[in-house]
Amino acid sequence: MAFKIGLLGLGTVGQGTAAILLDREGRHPLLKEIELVRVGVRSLSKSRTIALPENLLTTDLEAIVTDPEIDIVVELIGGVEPARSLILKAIDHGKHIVTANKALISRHGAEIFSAANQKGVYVLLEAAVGGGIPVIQPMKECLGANRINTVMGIVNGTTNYILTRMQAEAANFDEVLQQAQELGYAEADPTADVDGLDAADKIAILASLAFGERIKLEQVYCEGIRGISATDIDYADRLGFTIKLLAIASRSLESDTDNISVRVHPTLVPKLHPLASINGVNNAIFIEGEPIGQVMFFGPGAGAGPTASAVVSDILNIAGIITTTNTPHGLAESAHPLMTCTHQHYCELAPIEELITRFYARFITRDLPGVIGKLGTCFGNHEVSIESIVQIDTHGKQAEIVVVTHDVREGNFRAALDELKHMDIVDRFPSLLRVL
Ligand SMILES: NC(=O)C1=CN([C@@H]2O[C@H](COP(=O)(O)OP(=O)(O)OC[C@H]3O[C@@H](n4cnc5c(N)ncnc54)[C@H](OP(=O)(O)O)[C@@H]3O)[C@@H](O)[C@H]2O)C=CC1
Ligand SMILES: N[C@@H](CC=O)C(=O)O
Ligand code: NA
Repeated sequence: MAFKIGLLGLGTVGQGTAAILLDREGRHPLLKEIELVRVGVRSLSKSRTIALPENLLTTDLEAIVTDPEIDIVVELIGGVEPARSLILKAIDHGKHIVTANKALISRHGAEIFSAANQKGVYVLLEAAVGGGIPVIQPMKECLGANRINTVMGIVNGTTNYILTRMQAEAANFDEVLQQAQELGYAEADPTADVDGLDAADKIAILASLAFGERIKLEQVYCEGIRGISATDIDYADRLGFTIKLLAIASRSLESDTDNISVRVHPTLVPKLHPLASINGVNNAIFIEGEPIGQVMFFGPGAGAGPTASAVVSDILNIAGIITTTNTPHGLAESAHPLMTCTHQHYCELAPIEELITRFYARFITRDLPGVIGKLGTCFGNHEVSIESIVQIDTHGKQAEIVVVTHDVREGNFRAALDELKHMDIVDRFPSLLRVL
């Protein structure tokens, strides 16, 4: 066979990938040229859902990335180390890389792509964002003619699965999270999903592709879904919204300098918006560009089969390019410009205080005449314009008031909240969510 694959990791995605590579019938004919020759794991005795040919498994991952026979190293172990060192060593030994590791690429992409460019090898990562949804290669190739100003979407399957079940059947957060783990959707440490960090990794990668600049992950604003309560789900529903964890990268071309904002937070999405109906483990990435207008990519965002579909498509892309450019396997002499990453500069992201957005806020106040007026006056003093303000409920001497604003500057909204915090009519504001 022509192309030899060394696979690092045989967990959810590794097993899905091996299953495709070992069952080629009816798929693309080029798969017949691809052979899985080594598989690196941590434990040889662990039970697997897949039966591998004998002698493929090893715990010596260094031996895989330095094996002169191997053309493509597929990294599916996850996390930063040892994935980073193994990938760098594989590149140094002239291997092409396929990875699903968004945590690694969002933190060390610059180092990895620089090493790969120097060595003339490809690093492809279709599985890292949107699981099985083709979005990275389409952004690089099919949308290359566009000036992209917004990439926005649901990019974490676990949290979308949790929110969907909480909204549809009032399911308990911890139980649904456990089911997402059993289904293989969650990260090894599900904190990355629940706290929005996985979505932040993914939107940093998409923003970099969209705007052609590197993103400093620490500047990406990030809030997860732990604070979403059944009360907010109910109020949002009554107001015509669905709550989704959105990852949003936008660029305003109106100012002299590009104003780029990259953020992840739970958002009230109007029920008629296409992203409101993306449910369960599905993801969707909505892109606005000039001249294309709006385009949306939709499909399964996590799980063994869908993610493996993206991994194997990258392997096929590399095999296809090498076959047609006729270069020796490990070293492409002139890299395909639509499959490499050549970004050089980091961009500065706008601080969250500068964001212009709508807000939903829920207040617990004293149930007295004039409270709504006082809230309205305070917001007005900070140039926060209110779209609706309603007293939804009373509990004894307390009232529950929900405010939805028009587009406001986040810094102004927070200044109003700071002032309200010190008023004796306001007991607390348990929820503060942005509205699309
Ligand atoms: N699960 C999903 O739906 C998706 C996952 N991804 C990404 O794919 C990657 C893999 O995820 P997933 O398959 O879920 O992870 P799993 O935890 O299911 O699998 C990880 C695999 O890597 C092996 N491994 C981990 N650390 C080491 C180590 N130090 N040395 C040797 N082997 C090691 C494990 O070995 P052993 O089995 O022996 O313990 C296991 O086989 C991650 O980067 C993840 O973010 C991307 C999209 C979707
Ligand atoms: N844990 C991730 C897996 C895919 O990237 C998710 O839930 O989306
Ligand atoms: Na993808």
